[in-house]
Amino acid sequence: MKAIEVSHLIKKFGSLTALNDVSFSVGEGETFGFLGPNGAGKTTTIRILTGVSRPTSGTATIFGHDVEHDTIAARQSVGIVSENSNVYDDLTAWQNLMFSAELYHVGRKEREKKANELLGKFELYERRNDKVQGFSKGMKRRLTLAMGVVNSPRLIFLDEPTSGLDVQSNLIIREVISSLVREGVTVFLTTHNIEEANVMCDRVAIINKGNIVAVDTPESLKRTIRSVQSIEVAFDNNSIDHIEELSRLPMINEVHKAGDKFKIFTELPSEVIDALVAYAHFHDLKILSIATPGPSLEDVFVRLTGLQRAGDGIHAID
Ligand SMILES: Nc1ncnc2c1ncn2[C@@H]1O[C@H](COP(=O)(O)OP(=O)(O)OP(=O)(O)O)[C@@H](O)[C@H]1O
Repeated sequence: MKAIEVSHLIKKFGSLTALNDVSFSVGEGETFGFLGPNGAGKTTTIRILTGVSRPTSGTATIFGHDVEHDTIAARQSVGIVSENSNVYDDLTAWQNLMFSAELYHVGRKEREKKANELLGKFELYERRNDKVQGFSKGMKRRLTLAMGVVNSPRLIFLDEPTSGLDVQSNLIIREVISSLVREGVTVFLTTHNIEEANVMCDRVAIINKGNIVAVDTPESLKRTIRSVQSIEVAFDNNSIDHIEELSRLPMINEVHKAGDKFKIFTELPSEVIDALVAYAHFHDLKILSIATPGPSLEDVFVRLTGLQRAGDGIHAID
């Protein structure tokens, strides 16, 4: 049985179509990434799957239970960790965990055992009796995640689990998610962070403006996009406007600067390498390094969603 089965989901807010005929499924034990820019429909999808919001049309099931008509059963084996911390600042970490466990109807003995185990796992045990108001953002996020899994769910929804966190919290959270996955838990995570999706997910759905534009493994997504093959080249002299000059060469689709290198997109990498050697010779340049790393998941994402690069970030065209 599938952990999640979504079929032809449509969600409208007035005249705005937030989800436009979205279908996908997630197998049990899978780590599934939902990747998309702001406003793509990620949170709307999670809200429908967790029974908080109703779809305009279409269906969704969690372990075979319809989320709209059989909400309690669908919610039973689910943990939810939202981006905005739902911890209570004037309670201690321990009290927050107890409160969350009570909401999930976890029995008293089991509650305490689980809380001790989670506090250790999330490196919060020493601070268990401190009020949360003194916690850093990363500690709060770790506690939120612990609260979301206190009922030992078979499926967890994570909305942007590591956004805005320091490196240490980020690593702890990723490690804890990986250990849940090893225990057989299914993970559905939304993220803007392409690298996070690449390292953590078995499969990734790319969603843009309410439409699923691709669902596949990170590796296949990279392989199938032939037109985003890339070459990275560095020259010993950057006094020439290489972006301008290289863009004029035939067979080159796009050029941008990445640190001290130039990243060139082409469908014909070996021909372009020959052309780069000739270019260097013509301008009396030395090629310091040249590599064909292949498309990154970010390249695929940019291509599929029609987003544009600006500096190191990604920005929507409109
Ligand atoms: N309650 C609501 N009323 C009206 N419009 C809404 C509501 N909730 C979401 N939307 C709109 O639906 C679209 C999808 O929003 P959603 O929050 O699902 O995007 P998202 O992919 O989670 O974005 P982000 O990464 O910024 O959280 C957006 O255009 C948003 O403005």
